[in-house]
Amino acid sequence: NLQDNRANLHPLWKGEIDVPGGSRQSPINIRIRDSVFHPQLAPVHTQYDPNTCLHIWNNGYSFFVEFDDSTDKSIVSGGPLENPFRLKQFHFHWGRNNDWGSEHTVDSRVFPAELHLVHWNCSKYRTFEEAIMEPNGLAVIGVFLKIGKQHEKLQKLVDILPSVRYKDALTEFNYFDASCLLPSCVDYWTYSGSLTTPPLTESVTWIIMKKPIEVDHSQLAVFRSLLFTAVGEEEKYMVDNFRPLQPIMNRTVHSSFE
Ligand SMILES: CC(C)NC[C@H](O)COc1ccc(S(N)(=O)=O)cc1
Ligand SMILES: [Zn+2]
Repeated sequence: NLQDNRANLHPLWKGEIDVPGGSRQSPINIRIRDSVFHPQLAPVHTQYDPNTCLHIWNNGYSFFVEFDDSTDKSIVSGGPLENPFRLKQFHFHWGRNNDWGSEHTVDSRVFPAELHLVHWNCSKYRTFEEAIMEPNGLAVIGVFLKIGKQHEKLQKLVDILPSVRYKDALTEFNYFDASCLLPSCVDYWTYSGSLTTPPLTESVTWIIMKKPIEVDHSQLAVFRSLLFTAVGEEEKYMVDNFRPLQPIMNRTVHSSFE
């Protein structure tokens, strides 16, 4: 009915956001009691070289910190992954207020924001652009953000955000250690899913960390000062840049912990 159709016409993308025939779309609600403990799921191991950090840019969906992925200097391995994946970029999704903003939910609990560390399968494919079209092309680590004490290492990033306020703005940003954005607890859930923005391809092994990291409300407030719009366009604040929950279909979420 109209209500359902409206639910599918996302303000950000205007068009339909359900990929017809999609069987492994993201994000999803993680129901803890339905997740299956896999004792063979080792901790995820990240090895990030802060010198591979290149720049930060606003692409009109989120702000991205991009990395030099021409070598194996910044990689993720272990966990559900059969081989190392290279870090390409990280970005966030957040709400217009602290009551919502994350893409994934846990037992229907929404967080005010969610970090995505995006890696591609450099053992099987030559580039990120090629990998996003393949079923086992990407590994994205999702980290929930909750409001609490200030995240000191994040502040370096927050301070530079005003320089990428507008869509298509790009700023030099080097020497940032992305591992400071990971929680100390190694527990995670993992499942097969998709990109949550176009092209929405079903190419992602999702690794969702159980524990959130803490940021303070003023740090998130700066995220909300960014714009979806380019210079000269009518200003639209970059908020609520998350995709609605997608059906689990016949997928199982595995946990690395009991
Ligand atoms: C088509 C190519 C060139 N551009 C694709 C674009 O970078 C999209 O990349 C991504 C990468 C990650 C995600 S998420 N939110 O699922 O982690 C979404 C889109
Ligand atoms: Zn994302």
